Amino acid sequence: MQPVLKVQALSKEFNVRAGMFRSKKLKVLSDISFCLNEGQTIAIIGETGSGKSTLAKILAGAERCDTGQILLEGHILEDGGHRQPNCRDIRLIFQSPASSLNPSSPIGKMLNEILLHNTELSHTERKEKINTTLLKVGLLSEHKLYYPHMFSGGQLQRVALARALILDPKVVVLDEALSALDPSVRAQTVNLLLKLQRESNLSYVLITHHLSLVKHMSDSIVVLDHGHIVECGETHAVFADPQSKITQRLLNC
Ligand SMILES: Nc1ncnc2c1ncn2[C@@H]1O[C@H](COP(=O)(O)OP(=O)(O)OP(=O)(O)O)[C@@H](O)[C@H]1O
Repeated sequence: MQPVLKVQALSKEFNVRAGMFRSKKLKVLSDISFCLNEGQTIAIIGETGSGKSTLAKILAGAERCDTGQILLEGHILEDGGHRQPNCRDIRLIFQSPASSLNPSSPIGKMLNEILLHNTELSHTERKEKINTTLLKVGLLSEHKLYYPHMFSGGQLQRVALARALILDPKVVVLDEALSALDPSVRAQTVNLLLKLQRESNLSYVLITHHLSLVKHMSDSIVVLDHGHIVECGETHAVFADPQSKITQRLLNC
């Protein structure tokens, strides 16, 4: 089976200040490779600063890698920092949806703008698509008239999900997307994500510090330490018999 997402030898460094007039290179990701199959979830875990969010941003196109490749269904999406334009197939959801929503725009308008900029759909088709997407994520079609401040935290994360799903992506990157939710809302959101995955064969890259979520949602795990993969494998196998010291420490905490 061809993986939906293939990451090959990805690396990334940032320029950071090293005194008044000097900068130095900080290597944040080194030689990262993994595959994700359609309809599956891969969890990326690691201590703080290990490079998880940088990887999430590179996958979603919000950052460029320095070297390496990202392939989507066998086609090169990014190669050494050069990315195919207008890719809608990988979408990112992060922890605080409110910070990325325009407070003065009803969410229907925001969703309509995404469709206007990325599709050829007619006015009627866009309205239809907005309604079906809101229903898909457990919101109501009336919610398109609501402003961001009128939603609860859990509902806002559903708005973020609607924004990600409205372009029918193949992969959704969840970067601590469930962390700020209280446990019961988090459980409902997890169930929604799993339902959407079953219905649409979506693939998820799950970045989280919550090991219970990793265990419950993921098929495989990649463990990062200082930008290097120190362990990867099927979730049940890694939990049953973690090989690296870092994984043992992460799973014991
Ligand atoms: N734009 C940037 N410029 C310089 N350094 C950066 C930049 N973004 C991230 N870094 C550095 O890269 C390293 C990895 O950061 P990243 O946010 O990817 O880690 P993380 O594993 O997601 O951490 P956390 O679990 O705390 O969110 C950190 O040392 C961070 O300071």
